[in-house]
Amino acid sequence: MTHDPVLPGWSISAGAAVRYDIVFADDVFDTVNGSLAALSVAAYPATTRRFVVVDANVDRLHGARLRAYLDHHGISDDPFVLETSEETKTLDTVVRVADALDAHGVDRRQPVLAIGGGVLLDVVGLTASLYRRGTPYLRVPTTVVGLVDAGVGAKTGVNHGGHKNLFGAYHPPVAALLDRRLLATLDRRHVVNGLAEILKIALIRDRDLFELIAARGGALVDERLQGDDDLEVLTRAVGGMLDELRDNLWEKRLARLVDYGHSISPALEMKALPALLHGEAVAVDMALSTVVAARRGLLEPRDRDRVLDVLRAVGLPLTHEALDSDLLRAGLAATTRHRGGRQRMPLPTGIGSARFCDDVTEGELAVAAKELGDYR
Ligand SMILES: NC(=O)c1ccc[n+]([C@@H]2O[C@H](COP(=O)([O-])OP(=O)(O)OC[C@H]3O[C@@H](n4cnc5c(N)ncnc54)[C@H](O)[C@@H]3O)[C@@H](O)[C@H]2O)c1
Ligand SMILES: O=C(CO)[C@@H](O)[C@H](O)[C@H](O)[C@H](O)COP(=O)(O)O
Ligand SMILES: [Zn+2]
Repeated sequence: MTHDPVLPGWSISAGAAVRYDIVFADDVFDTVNGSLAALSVAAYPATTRRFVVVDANVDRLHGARLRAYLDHHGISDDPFVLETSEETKTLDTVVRVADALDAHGVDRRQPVLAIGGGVLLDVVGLTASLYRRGTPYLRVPTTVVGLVDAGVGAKTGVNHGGHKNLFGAYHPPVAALLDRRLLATLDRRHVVNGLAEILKIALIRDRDLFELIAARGGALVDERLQGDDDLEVLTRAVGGMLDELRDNLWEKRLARLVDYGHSISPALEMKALPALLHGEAVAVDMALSTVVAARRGLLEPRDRDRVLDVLRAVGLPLTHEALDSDLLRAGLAATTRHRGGRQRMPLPTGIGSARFCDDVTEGELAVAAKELGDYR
């Protein structure tokens, strides 16, 4: 510490060790499955009452079994049902949830149960980080994005002022239960949307995962990842994401391979709202990066074509009408600012590997966007 030696001063340091459990569960709302109850009570044995926030569509489809489960295990009163969308992923919704927590008399050691997709998990996670300066919560992700990404990391956040995730906090859960059965009711488009985040992991570090998806193709979507081999797709995606996060959870290093597909996509997603889902924007960004990498000689043309063909085969977009030079320029500038003044843009060097570049130009991206518009 440097300070005026004549004046008093102190240095304080306190570890903030964190540990949270991520476990796959089979039929988490089956009353005989004690996982959710056990993890919830283990976190706060003082009472078994819990404040539950559940996504409105999830409540419509799974609410009867959820309520029977909560009643059977005496976990909670009636769940708080939250309509979710990217447009309502805002501070206003955080305040609404916090007011409900307060009205329910939740104290800061009583874990909240968050049951929904990435939007609900981001909103409830941020609310939990703010409510009484930090309240524990458990996640039950119910979408592909939730199971492989939003449900397993430390990040929470909401959009503001046209910026994606401008407000947020690192607030990992006490635990996350990943039940792929819940995906069986997911709309086809949202399954495809989640495959973008799985392909992100495959393309930066796991060629075998890419080949698994390539081999299953559209059947993976038709069967909502319920196939015998599909658990491996999910476990490789989760394991790969956690390997990327575990030693940089607070993002002290801003060069992050999991930022692949997330350089232009935040600006694109916000500009195209509500037409483009998060994963769809990520897919467009990955397609752009793939073409830029091939044009730079970092990626073989045959691998470029394989990546684009698999993105398309599972139903993901390669481009979007909102991609224009203004957006490319604004997106590059916003991302460079977000990453400490350097682009740190992951570009693929093969299927399963990537490197960081700081010098990708708006012109390169514009040429890549044109090439993608003409792609077979
Ligand atoms: N915190 C993170 O690290 C992180 C990581 C990746 C993405 N995200 C965020 O996640 C969000 C996208 O998440 P998403 O793709 O899950 O979208 P989402 O939460 O909007 O859910 C998609 C739709 O599916 C419905 N739904 C949810 N579960 C269902 C089920 N089991 N059956 C039927 N319908 C169901 C929802 O009501 C919604 O209409 C974005 O805001 C993105 O920024 C966060
Ligand atoms: O979308 C997200 C997190 O929001 C993840 O899928 C992704 O891997 C990375 O965490 C993002 O690249 C980081 O973006 P941001 O949340 O910091 O804006
Ligand atoms: Zn993402």
